[in-house]
Amino acid sequence: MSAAPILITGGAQRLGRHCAERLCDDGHPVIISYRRERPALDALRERGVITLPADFSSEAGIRDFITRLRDTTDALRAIVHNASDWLPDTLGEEAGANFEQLFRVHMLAPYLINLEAHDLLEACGEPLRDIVHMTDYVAAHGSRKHLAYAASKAGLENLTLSFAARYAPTIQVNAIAPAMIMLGEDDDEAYAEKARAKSALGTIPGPGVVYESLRYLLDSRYMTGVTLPLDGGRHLR
Ligand SMILES: NC(=O)C1=CN([C@@H]2O[C@H](COP(=O)(O)OP(=O)(O)OC[C@H]3O[C@@H](n4cnc5c(N)ncnc54)[C@H](OP(=O)(O)O)[C@@H]3O)[C@@H](O)[C@H]2O)C=CC1
Ligand SMILES: Nc1nc2c(c(=O)[nH]1)N=C([C@H](O)[C@@H](O)CO)CN2
Repeated sequence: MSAAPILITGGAQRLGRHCAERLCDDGHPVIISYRRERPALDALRERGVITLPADFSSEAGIRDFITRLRDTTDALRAIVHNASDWLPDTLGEEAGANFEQLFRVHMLAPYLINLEAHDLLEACGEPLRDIVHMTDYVAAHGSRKHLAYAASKAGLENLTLSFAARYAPTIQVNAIAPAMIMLGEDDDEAYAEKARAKSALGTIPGPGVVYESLRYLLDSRYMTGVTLPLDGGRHLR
C-alpha cells in the first residue's frame, strides 16, 4: 500500500511551499492547495506534488475544495492548515467583510476540512495521523494593527484543543504559533531591524524552523492539543 499523502493548504509560496518541498525530500506524497495559478507551481508539479485550486473566502469555495480533495485521495497521513491572509484592520464599511474574510480562511476552512476529512485520516494505514494548525504568536498576545487577524488565529488555536479532544486517540491535533519567520517582499531593512529587535534571539530565521517544528509534531507519538511557540523569545521582551 502506497503512503497516504500530506495536505498543506496555501502551499504555493513561502512557508507552505518550503514545507511541501521538505516533505517531498523526506519521501512523503504531498497535496497542496493554491488560490492563484502561477509558473512556480509547475516546479512542485514536476516533483509529483498534487496541486488543487482552493478559495476559502466563502463556504461554497471551502466545500468545493473538499469535494476536489475527496476526489483526489481516499486517505491522508496529515493535514497542515497553512493558508492565511495577513490582512490589517480596515475601518468603516469594509470592517465587517474584512473580519469575515479572516474568519473563513483561518477558522471556517480548517473547521469544515477537519470535519469532512476525518474519515480520510482514519483511512491512513500508518500508525500516526496528524492535523497541524498554523496559528500565530499574536493569537495569545493580541495585535494593535491586526485585531481581526489575531482573533481569527486565536479561534484556530482554540479549535486545536477541541479537535485534539474529539479525535484522540487515533489522530493528533497540534498548532505551531510563529512570530516573525520571514519578511514580506516589500519589507525594507528598517522594518527588518525592528522585527529582529522584537525577539530575544534577534533573528528572522526563515522557513526552515517551521519545518523543524512540523517534523517534530509529525514524528511525535505522544503530543496532542499543544501549540508550539516558535517566536525566538519574543514573549521575553
Ligand atoms: N511569514 C511569517 O513570518 C509568519 C507566518 N505565520 C503563519 O504561517 C503560515 C504561513 O505564512 P506565509 O507563508 O507567510 O503565508 P502567505 O501569506 O504566503 O499565505 C500562504 C498562502 O495562503 C493562501 N491564501 C490566502 N488567502 C486564501 C484564501 N482565502 N483561500 C485560499 N488560500 C488562501 C495564499 O494563496 P495564493 O498565494 O495562491 O493566493 C498564500 O499562498 C500562515 O498561516 C501565517 O499566518 C505566522 C506568523 C509569522
Ligand atoms: N498569512 C500570513 N500571515 C502572517 C504573515 C504573512 O506574511 N502571511 N507575516 C506575519 C509577520 O511576519 C509578523 O509575524 C511580524 O510580526 C504574521 N502573519
